[in-house]
Amino acid sequence: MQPIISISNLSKTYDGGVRALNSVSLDIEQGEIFALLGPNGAGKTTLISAVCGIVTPTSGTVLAGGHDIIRGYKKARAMIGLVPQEISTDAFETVWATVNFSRGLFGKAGDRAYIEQLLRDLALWDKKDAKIMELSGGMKRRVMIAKALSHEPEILFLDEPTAGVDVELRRSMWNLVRGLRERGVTIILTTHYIEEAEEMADRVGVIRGGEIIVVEETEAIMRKLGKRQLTLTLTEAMETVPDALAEWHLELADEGHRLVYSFDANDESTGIPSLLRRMGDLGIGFADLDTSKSSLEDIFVGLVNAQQEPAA
Ligand SMILES: Nc1ncnc2c1ncn2[C@@H]1O[C@H](COP(=O)(O)OP(=O)(O)OP(=O)(O)O)[C@@H](O)[C@H]1O
Repeated sequence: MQPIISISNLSKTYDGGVRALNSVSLDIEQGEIFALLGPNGAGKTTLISAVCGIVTPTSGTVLAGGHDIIRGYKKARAMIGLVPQEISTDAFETVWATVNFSRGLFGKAGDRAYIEQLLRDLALWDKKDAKIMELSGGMKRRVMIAKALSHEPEILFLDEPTAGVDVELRRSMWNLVRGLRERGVTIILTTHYIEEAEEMADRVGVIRGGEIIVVEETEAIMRKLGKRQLTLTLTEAMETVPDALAEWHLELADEGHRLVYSFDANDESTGIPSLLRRMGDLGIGFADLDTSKSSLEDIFVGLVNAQQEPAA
């Protein structure tokens, strides 16, 4: 299936000379929850803003549902809902008027039943006649989500949906996002929290210094996180990992010349002796062996350090 968003070699240099994105390429599949993880200033908001047509890229292309976001702006933008980091909406308007107005901006005919259902799903129905200024912070955030969904987009961007919110609201946001995905909406969220990415996302992309440094399935990334690696240099290269070694979740590297086993050094049983025994039984020889910290752990340690630096 064609990716719902296809980003190719996207770069952005702001007027002041800051290169916020450096040749980013990324495909998002229809129906997935994708978390973009990275420290302050990594380029997350710039990337989202470029896809949503708020920031003009310096170079590169973005397709949303097959439409170029510049040449086919209207069609591309109609597919996208954006929940920005900042709560920005007219404080004196009612919830009902705010959400209906947003739908109108996309040239969509009014649909009372859809908006009612949306407000019910977001637990805002009993607040429909309240002015935005009368709402709690959590309710205001939900209004921002309702606005973003008002025109029935297929893709939803959430820029740090849970920054600064309490644990309860964070959990209810997560449930909400899962519910949207069940309805077929593709979701891209940015976050500083590894935990949030772990809880929510099918895939995680790590961005740092305007570059995507890793994109991987969440399960795989979490398996490697905090782990060590045993690398075995094989006497004979192999094309695939034999089924008899499946339980160790091995990966091949260096064109099949190296076998990499990720393990938790704190575990009572690392699984190394049994792995080596099984390899012996299968007649798989190795010429050298080496253990090291996984590079992903290094990436995340680096990320955490960068987060601790004051924001620019
Ligand atoms: N309008 C702008 N003009 C000039 N520089 C900008 C502008 N917006 C962002 N930048 C710079 O671009 C870089 C990337 O910023 P961006 O907001 O995309 O990062 P981020 O990953 O979303 O950060 P945060 O997690 O703090 O929201 C930063 O160095 C930032 O200072």
